[in-house]
Amino acid sequence: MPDEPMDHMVRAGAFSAEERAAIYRAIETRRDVRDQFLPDPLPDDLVWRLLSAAHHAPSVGFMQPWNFILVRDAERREEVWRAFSRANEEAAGMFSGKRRDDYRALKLEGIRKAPLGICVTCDPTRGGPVVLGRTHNFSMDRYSTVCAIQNLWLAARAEGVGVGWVSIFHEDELKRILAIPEHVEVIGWFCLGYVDTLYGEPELAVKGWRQRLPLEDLVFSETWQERPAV
Ligand SMILES: Cc1cc2c(cc1C)N(C[C@H](O)[C@H](O)[C@H](O)COP(=O)(O)O)c1[nH]c(=O)[nH]c(=O)c1N2
Repeated sequence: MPDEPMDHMVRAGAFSAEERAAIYRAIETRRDVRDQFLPDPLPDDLVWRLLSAAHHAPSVGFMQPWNFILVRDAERREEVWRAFSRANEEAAGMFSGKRRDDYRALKLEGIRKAPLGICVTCDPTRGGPVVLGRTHNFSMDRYSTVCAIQNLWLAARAEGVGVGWVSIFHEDELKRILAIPEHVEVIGWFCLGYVDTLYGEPELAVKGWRQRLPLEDLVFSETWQERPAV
């Protein structure tokens, strides 16, 4: 492998206070959006910036296993929504009693309302049969793709674009509708559109489904057995 000349290096160090505040603001105010989408189409250059943010994500062995299928066609989105709807009915049946009623009352997608759908996929063959860093855990390609999704989600927040992740599907149905090759895995369907309001807290918390856990309960020190002294 070639030497690493110093002229490949760039200055590092902390961002300015203002830049840091912007990063944390994007992280803390990012929301999963289901219903607040405005109908205006997203300009191509904006969509490209979001995809470029995704494409700058880390990936195992620099595998870049992702693809992005942009779906604007209303009829195709309608077909995707029908696939969601069937799966969502099955999902409701997995809860019982009041929880089932509460589940049914939640809106869990914006497939038809959002002007743009993006199906994000993961191609496990992208880096060849042996991928640096994936040798002992094959799921690393999926984790890499999720890193790309989070980049897109945060960039979208900064651009005033809402993103909603929809995972309530039989994967085979999405693959059929979108003509995705057999060996490629669907990671998620994403609803995108401009928003001018967002929930201040996760919608599932606001609606009483589940609350944010205290961070202190999730942190250990050294081993699973010890709590940090905070
Ligand atoms: C892997 C994965 C899959 C899904 C989600 C997220 C992730 C990470 N979320 C969104 C999820 O409900 C949401 O992120 C949490 O409720 C927290 O809310 P905020 O994202 O902070 O607004 C989600 N939301 C939804 O309405 N329908 C869905 O099918 C899914 N699926």
